[in-house]
Amino acid sequence: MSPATPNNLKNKENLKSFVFCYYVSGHGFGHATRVVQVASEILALPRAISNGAKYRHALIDAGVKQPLAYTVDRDQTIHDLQAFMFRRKEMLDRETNWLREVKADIVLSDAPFLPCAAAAAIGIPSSIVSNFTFDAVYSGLYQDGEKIDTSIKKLINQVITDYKKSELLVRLPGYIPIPSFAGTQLYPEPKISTVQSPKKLNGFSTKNGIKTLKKVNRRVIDVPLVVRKCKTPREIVLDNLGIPSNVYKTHKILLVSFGGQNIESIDRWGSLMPEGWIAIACGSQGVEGKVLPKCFYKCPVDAYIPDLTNAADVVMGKLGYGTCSECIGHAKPFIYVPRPQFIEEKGLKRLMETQGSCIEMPKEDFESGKWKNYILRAYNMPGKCQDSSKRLTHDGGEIAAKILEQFLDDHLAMVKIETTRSPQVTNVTDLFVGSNGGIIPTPSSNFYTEHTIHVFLFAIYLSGSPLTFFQRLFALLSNIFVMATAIETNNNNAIDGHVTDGHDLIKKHHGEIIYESNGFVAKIHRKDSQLNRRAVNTYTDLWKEDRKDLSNKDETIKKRREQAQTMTNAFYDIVTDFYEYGWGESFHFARTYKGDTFEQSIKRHEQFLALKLGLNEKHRTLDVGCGVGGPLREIIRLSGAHVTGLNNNGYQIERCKAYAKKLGLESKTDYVKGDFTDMTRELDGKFDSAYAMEACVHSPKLEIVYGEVFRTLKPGGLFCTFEWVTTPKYDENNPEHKKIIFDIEQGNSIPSLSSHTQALEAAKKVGFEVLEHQDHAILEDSNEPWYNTLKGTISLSGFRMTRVGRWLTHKFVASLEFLHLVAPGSTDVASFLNKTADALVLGGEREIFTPMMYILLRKPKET
Ligand SMILES: CC(C)=CCC[C@@H](C)[C@H]1CC[C@H]2C3=C(CC[C@]12C)[C@@]1(C)CC[C@H](O)C[C@@H]1CC3
Repeated sequence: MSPATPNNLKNKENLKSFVFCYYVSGHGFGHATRVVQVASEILALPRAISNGAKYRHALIDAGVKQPLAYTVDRDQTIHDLQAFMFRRKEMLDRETNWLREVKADIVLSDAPFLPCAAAAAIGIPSSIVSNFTFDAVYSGLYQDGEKIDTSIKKLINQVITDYKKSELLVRLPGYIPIPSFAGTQLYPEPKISTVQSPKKLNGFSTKNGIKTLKKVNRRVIDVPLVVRKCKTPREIVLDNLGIPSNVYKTHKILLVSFGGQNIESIDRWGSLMPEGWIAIACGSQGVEGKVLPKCFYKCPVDAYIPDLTNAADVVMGKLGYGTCSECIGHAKPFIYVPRPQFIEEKGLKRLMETQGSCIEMPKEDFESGKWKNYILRAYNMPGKCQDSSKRLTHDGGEIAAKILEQFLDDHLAMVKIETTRSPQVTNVTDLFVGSNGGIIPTPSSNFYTEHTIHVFLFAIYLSGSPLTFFQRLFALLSNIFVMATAIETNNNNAIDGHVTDGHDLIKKHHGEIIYESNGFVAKIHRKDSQLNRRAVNTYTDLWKEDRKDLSNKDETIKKRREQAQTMTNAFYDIVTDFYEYGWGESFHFARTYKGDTFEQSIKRHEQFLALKLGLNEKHRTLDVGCGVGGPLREIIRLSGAHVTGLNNNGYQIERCKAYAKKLGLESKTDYVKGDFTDMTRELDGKFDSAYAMEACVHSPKLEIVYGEVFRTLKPGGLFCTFEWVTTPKYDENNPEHKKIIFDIEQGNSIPSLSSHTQALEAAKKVGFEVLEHQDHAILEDSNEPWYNTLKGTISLSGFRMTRVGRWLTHKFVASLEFLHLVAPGSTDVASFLNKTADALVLGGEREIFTPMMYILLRKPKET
């Protein structure tokens, strides 16, 4: 898939906006969680530019009536289905009109049937993204051998007919048979790796001007697990629930989560927990207003369940997709209360058994509070798939998004060919290559470059309490908005949020990215005004409260930890050009020796890492938070090792690539754009070593990034890091110290600085052996203080870093901004960087802070 070229982006007339309509059933909260995952990945596709996701509420399927979380009222469910089908025509008309009105390009369904029929009615493609469909659910209400009334059978057949209008089934793990796709080809093989983009799915035919997939070409594609992952460290989650740390540190935790549904007997439970256990009850309507048993803690309605799952030792609930996938995703054993009437449970049970661990607790034991044995048994289970060859990866959302992108492209290629084909052309084989009865278009290679994806999300609610569902769906959707790219579209729509994901967006914000060692003014001149202003606001807003008053810092730290990725992404979007201009391509400090030039000290600091890691041509090493790649390039040149740069900021990655190309280092380096607190499983066990140059400080907590680095290393692999930490001289009760450290945090996108002992503890906690550590800031006879460079030792080459140089830069940028020659926000950045530099100098002078605590760690050989 070719990304949109900058020229195409500049020429807005060329942009085509695509509208995705994603229908989500309100039958269980799991639908909404995975829809958010897949939609977020669509928004993050390299060529996606989004004006966000919009939400619409409509009655779109009949759902299932559930008096309790684990029971079904069959008669009422069938009655609701009959009532719904009675109005089918009216609702189909409403949906087709709406799809036309919003100019929908594609319909996605999880898992209502009517939208598939509506899409077909207006000639646009549709895909089901689910692990089950409702026809199976309705048939499953009738136990083995039970006779289904013919009128109900007819209704179910209508449901199947509607589903059959869909050309593609993106089948999620834990699936059960999907009748409407029975006998359909499984394509191309059960697993599609993230590294290869899905093969073409095409094979459309055209009838009366309407393009549809030929029946034989309807496809089923299995994707890995679509799963929401935790974001907040366990301690923070538990602190936020008001559980005292002495309690959670000495107790095991059971999470009781029934997906927003009623837990009728909750206030009648006696003492049901084993000794040494506490429970967290999910704050659905089921627990609201009820007195909970002893040792139970409530959590808010809109709590982010993956964080709670991660914080728990055992989870209890029902077999629903959301709970199952999140238990597997966080390796937690699961106790479930069965719901025999739910046919989709069979697939989910199989999923749990093969990918995680689960125990069934009969409804009677659940209701009479006989929990203890189950909890203890579950606790002794591994919670994860033991056989690594059978383990599913957890990037199903990403893969589903790519498949859907390809699916839409195939459709568009078809439309394009149809509309550009002149009526005189008779030799269609010039345009189409026939294959297995379908027609495979051969679009010109730059065909896709005209298209940029815009996403329109449409969700629906059906069962459960509207308030609860909406509150939680809203919380979920806000995740998308955080990710949603802030960009004006071809019709200049208003925009929200700010994220640098997406090649096009990076170019939109920063302009064409080429190798430039200089050109600071040019760079800040070509930035997009709106995006730059937003990035500056995104960043500075997170510090507003503390700037006024530092007394409530714990609360704001929590917020920054939760937003660490967004914050640091925005931060590097706004400071990178200033850093390169004022400091160079290596974003770190260095121990300076008397007589050193600035450049010499920087290079030596980088070479020190290579030396400690013992790098050579055979090594593959990971640069964690590689910035624009200064250290990475020096280390390659020195050692010949292959270095993978990991960075979550798209602009910096593009800068790395431009440098590598220019300097002929492309074969020795590659890049992963990703979050270092949640690295892709594909990096597991890949590297002989890893290093981080003053980067881990951006993590919400050091153990999170250390834990992720640990995974990527081969057994015996070394990890060398220079950390920003407070020294033993730091006194948190000293207001001056507190202020200096806050200014350092604020000026460098640090959620909260750790102390040097916390850094070492974090490393040990995740399993590393500490081989060496030393604060390189401690002065020896041969050294100069590290912060002198920022203080005012004026040399010609280093002038920009000095106090005078910084002041001049600030005034210069302010004048340019006043004259509208550089992007708004630039002066704010120059000004806060000056304050940052002053705070760093103060931190260094008071010896309460060091940016160069050297730590060498090893992953034990026997891991
Ligand atoms: C942010 C982290 C964790 C690491 C980067 C460390 C340093 C490279 C930067 C910390 C403060 C920065 C400043 C500048 C360059 C890069 C830093 C030293 C400037 C000198 C860039 C030019 C501006 O006009 C003034 C900046 C002061 C702060």
